[in-house]
Amino acid sequence: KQSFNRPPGPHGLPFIGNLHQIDQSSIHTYLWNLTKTYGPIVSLRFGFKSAVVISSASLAKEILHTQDLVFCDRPLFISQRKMTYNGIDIAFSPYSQNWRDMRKIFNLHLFSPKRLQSSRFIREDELSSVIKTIRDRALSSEKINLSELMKNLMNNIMLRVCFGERYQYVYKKSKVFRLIDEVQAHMVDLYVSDIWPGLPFGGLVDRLMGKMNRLNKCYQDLDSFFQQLIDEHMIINKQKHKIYKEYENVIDVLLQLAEDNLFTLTHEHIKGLLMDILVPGTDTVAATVVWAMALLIKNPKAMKKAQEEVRKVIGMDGKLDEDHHLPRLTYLKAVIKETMRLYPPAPLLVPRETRKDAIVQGYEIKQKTLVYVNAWAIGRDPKSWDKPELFLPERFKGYCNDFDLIPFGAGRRICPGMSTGEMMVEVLVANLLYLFDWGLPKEEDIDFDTTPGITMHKKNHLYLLPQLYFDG
Ligand code: HEM
Repeated sequence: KQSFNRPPGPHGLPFIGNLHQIDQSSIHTYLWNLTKTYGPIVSLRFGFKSAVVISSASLAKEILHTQDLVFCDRPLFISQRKMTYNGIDIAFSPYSQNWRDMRKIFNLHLFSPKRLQSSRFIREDELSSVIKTIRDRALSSEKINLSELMKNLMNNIMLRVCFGERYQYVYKKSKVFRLIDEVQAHMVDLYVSDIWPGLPFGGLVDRLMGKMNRLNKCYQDLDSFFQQLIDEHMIINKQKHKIYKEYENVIDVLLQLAEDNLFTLTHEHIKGLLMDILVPGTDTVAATVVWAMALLIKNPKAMKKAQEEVRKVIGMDGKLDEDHHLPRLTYLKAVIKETMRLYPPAPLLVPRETRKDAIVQGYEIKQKTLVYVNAWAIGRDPKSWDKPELFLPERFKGYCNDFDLIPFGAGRRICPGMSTGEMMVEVLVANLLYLFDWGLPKEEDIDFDTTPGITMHKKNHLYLLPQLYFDG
């Protein structure tokens, strides 16, 4: 029996709540459909955990801006707790001094504009080897698997940014890539003890199902990878003393900060931060590039306009220059915004949790309620967007209402990798459009099916046929 005025939502069963009703293959569209019956704020229950889903720009503003201070915790489920060293990273840290310090380190020391400048050669180097692969395929009229190329490229870039190239001496590259995939899968896995906290024998059931073993194994592999790299870098840094280094990778910067004692920065903090770069920083960018290219192929007029812009701006310079060319690629930026409106890489953002009781639109929301903001639904809401089903980058001319488009979240917890992520997507798409013309391999069509998981990928890999346009 309800003793308080909770938001409307489908009736659940005793004990399991709404768990049995949820379509796991596409949670964001299932939740979007619920808004047609219940409106933009919906209540659900997953076992003993209450949840609220927000699906309009005005309510997103209420949650992520006006009442952000109440809504800025994260739930910390078993797998996330394990993988983030008890939530001492950024993404899963409770709202606290630790979280503030970690974000400060990230913004000032790891991904500041200066750092991004100095890691530019890594992006250029890795990208040039992908371009070479595409060029070879173009010359022999072979198709490429863009999904795979972009995923590997982002892994290569971020691993080098974090560790330099030597990480491959610790584990083979393919093993590290597999490990990152595994961590991503674990991050969204729910346990009996997450859904029914306090239930006697919950932990035992989780152990009997073998899930804890798999989680522990993945954690140990990753922890040992990080630890070996930390140890190795400590030895190398001692030998080098204060010799000027052209590019210090993330692990060196963090070890130096730890030595300077400006922050509490144990090895576990360092590993948590590395996790925050390798897990949310790779797939999100790769997925966005793939969605953008799929949408452009389906919308040849937009493709032509974007290519003309890129080719005009870069012109005969022969190569994209991040500083000089990117600010002038306004149509390309609109293409990427429009891509993220229709296919936000994190369609439900990253779940929040209430720090205390709150009232939203007259409804009561209790402390420790899970809060999902459905960026997918907001991006397709006719109240926010004219003809939302159409891919129309032109709609961003002079556009300004922030909460209609929130692929990076908003408020205190807004993605700290936003400018890095946007810049990387722009660089990758601009290069693909500048150097090649694109078509579909014979008999292939493009679908827009999505995967479930921490990042929403295009379910079926995107195969494209490149044709060399500019051989710089
Ligand atoms: C296209 C690229 C990206 C997208 C769409 C994206 C999206 C998001 C979203 C939706 C959130 C949750 C925000 C909220 O709760 O309001 C988030 C958080 C986060 N992202 Fe990103 N992200 C991207 C790239 C990156 C990159 C490149 C990095 C790291 C280098 C990164 C690191 C993080 C971290 C550490 C958090 C947790 C922030 C916190 O809890 O305070 N992201 N991201």
